[in-house]
Amino acid sequence: MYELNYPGGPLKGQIQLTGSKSIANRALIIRALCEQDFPIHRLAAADDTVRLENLLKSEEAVLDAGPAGTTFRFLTGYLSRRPGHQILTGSQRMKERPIGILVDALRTLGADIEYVETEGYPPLKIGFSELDKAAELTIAADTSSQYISSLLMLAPTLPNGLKLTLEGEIVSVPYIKMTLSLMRYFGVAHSWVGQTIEVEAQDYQAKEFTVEADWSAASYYYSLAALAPESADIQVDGLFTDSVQGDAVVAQLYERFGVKSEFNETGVRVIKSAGTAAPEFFEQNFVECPDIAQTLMATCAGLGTQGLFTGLQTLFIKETDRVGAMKTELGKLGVALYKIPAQMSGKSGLQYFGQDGKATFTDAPPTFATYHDHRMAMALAPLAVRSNVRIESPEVVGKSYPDFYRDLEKLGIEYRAIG
Ligand SMILES: O=C(O)C1=C[C@@H](OP(=O)(O)O)[C@@H](O)[C@H](O)C1
Ligand SMILES: C=C(OP(=O)(O)O)C(=O)O
Repeated sequence: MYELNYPGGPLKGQIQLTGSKSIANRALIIRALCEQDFPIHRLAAADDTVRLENLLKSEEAVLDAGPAGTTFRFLTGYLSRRPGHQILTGSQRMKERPIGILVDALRTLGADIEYVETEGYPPLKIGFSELDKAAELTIAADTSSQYISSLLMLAPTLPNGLKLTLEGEIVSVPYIKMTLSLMRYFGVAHSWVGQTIEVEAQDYQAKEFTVEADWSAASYYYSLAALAPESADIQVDGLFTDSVQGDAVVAQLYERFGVKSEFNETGVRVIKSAGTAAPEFFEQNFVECPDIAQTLMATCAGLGTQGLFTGLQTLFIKETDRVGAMKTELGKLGVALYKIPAQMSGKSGLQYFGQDGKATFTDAPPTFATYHDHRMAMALAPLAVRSNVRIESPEVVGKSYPDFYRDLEKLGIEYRAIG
């Protein structure tokens, strides 16, 4: 367990932000599907990326994706067309994260995939197929965009390409756009009309590539700035306005908390003046940026800003049930997170969650559990600028951001192992 402590004063410093694991994992799959090799610079240090890189090289009969969702989902597609038989497995939590929608889609194309334990869930036994039984598919888009990204990256390598029709509400749309944007960078064209994306059979073109810094990780610095009791001035290097990441929206969201972004040559200066008042109310739909929902919940809790959140439906099947986990952890600070009954939330058809209260700290620092979820640790850590906090199993951050605590230290936030 770590205890985080901030001695006080203006929050200042500079960090070189870690690379985006979402971008890195797409670049790795595209490179594996490309006839020629190419260099990928600033490949993310994230465990999920290291894992994918190693598994793509592995000849082992059993490939273990651990807790890495994109690694598992992208490999499910990729291995369906790679000669040989492998078992693709993962952590206990991965075995609870659904995969049936992607398996059904791949089976329609001709894939040889069997469930090893429970129907609809990892692990999977994956054999080889040309995937030439169909060139058109309809896929449910309301559960995870990663299934769609997995199919799209494979699409140009299929004998007849792929026409993919997305059914229902499309969740995490910016991640689908990120996939198509990287495919375009590597020479693959597509069309997207209405709910249908079409990719003709074509070759990926090898091209040197540099991974952008991670906007999801940047959210923790915006939260730190918003929560800082005095002023904040944090230079976060590696970030640019022109990003393929949907989570870049974080810069706009934090404007509502009086946190400004000044883009410069090396990245962005995240600034807040002393005496900035916290907003009374913050409402946001997170369906396009699910990974920063926990960050905003923790910010609102620390400032006593009342929250109204929608678009959280995918949070229940991520590294943990993130809504349940945040409810429990914020509850330790006297902050309530609750589902608003449908009849009270109007006729929009959206599920609303409310958050009320301001974090109260006593002399004994709160101990936050992390539920095998990197984002639980990283979202709650910024509360340390208000009062000392303890984080159980702090190493969970390795999934996307192994240097997280060392970077916090550069801003004067100390951490020490206890217990
Ligand atoms: O494609 C990606 O890189 C990701 C897509 C999102 O998942 P869902 O599409 O399952 O919401 C996101 O939460 C995840 O962290 C990364
Ligand atoms: C949901 C996440 O990752 P994945 O689905 O790839 O495990 C995440 O990084 O927040």
